[in-house]
Amino acid sequence: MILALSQLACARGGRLLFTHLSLTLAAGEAAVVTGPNGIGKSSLLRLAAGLIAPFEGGVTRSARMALMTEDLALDTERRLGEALLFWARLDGLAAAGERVARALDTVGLARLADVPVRLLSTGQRRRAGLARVLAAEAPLWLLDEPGNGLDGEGIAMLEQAIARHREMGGAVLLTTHQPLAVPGAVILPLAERVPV
Ligand SMILES: Nc1ncnc2c1ncn2[C@@H]1O[C@H](COP(=O)(O)OP(=O)(O)OP(=O)(O)O)[C@@H](O)[C@H]1O
Repeated sequence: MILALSQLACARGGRLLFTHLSLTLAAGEAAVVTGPNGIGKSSLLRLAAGLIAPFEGGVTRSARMALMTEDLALDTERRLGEALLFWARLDGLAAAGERVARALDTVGLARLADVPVRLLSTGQRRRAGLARVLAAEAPLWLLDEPGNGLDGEGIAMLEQAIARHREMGGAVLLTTHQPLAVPGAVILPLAERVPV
């Protein structure tokens, strides 16, 4: 088991968003969280990441995680390659430079490694966020709307990256508004967990 969510209830701003949410993800497994704006999808990812505490229930992670949110988490003044290297070095794994180069290649940004992050387009920023996740080589991926802003080729690249991560024994929890091909994923419609 890489991630276990047990009977989670989430409250934000004094309001109960969802209750009784349980999920386990083992190696190779994926779950897709769906639901309308404001239902609590990002909040669920933050709970899974340990960034906020559950109102009830528990979260167990047995492996390192990589979290991708709307916030790019890259220093906008640095060149893209250097900004990614900063994070890749933090995880303490070997060969940070090679991992970053591979990740940039996978997301199609290799030729922009020397461009400052602030100059990237919306879709390029999203690809850069995915490169940060790829370079972390963490077993657990938590991806909040990873397809936002990506073109058709970018979506295909994202789908392939997720499939490859699962093949290598990783697990993925993601939220999305758009259709994403994640074969065999558990679908979690949050609307069914809203307390009445
Ligand atoms: N820090 C916070 N304090 C209080 N309320 C919050 C906070 N963060 C989020 N909320 C509220 O929690 C609810 C769920 O927000 P969340 O971002 O999880 O929804 P979402 O399903 O991801 O929405 P979207 O599809 O628009 O991204 C919203 O009503 C939001 O206003």
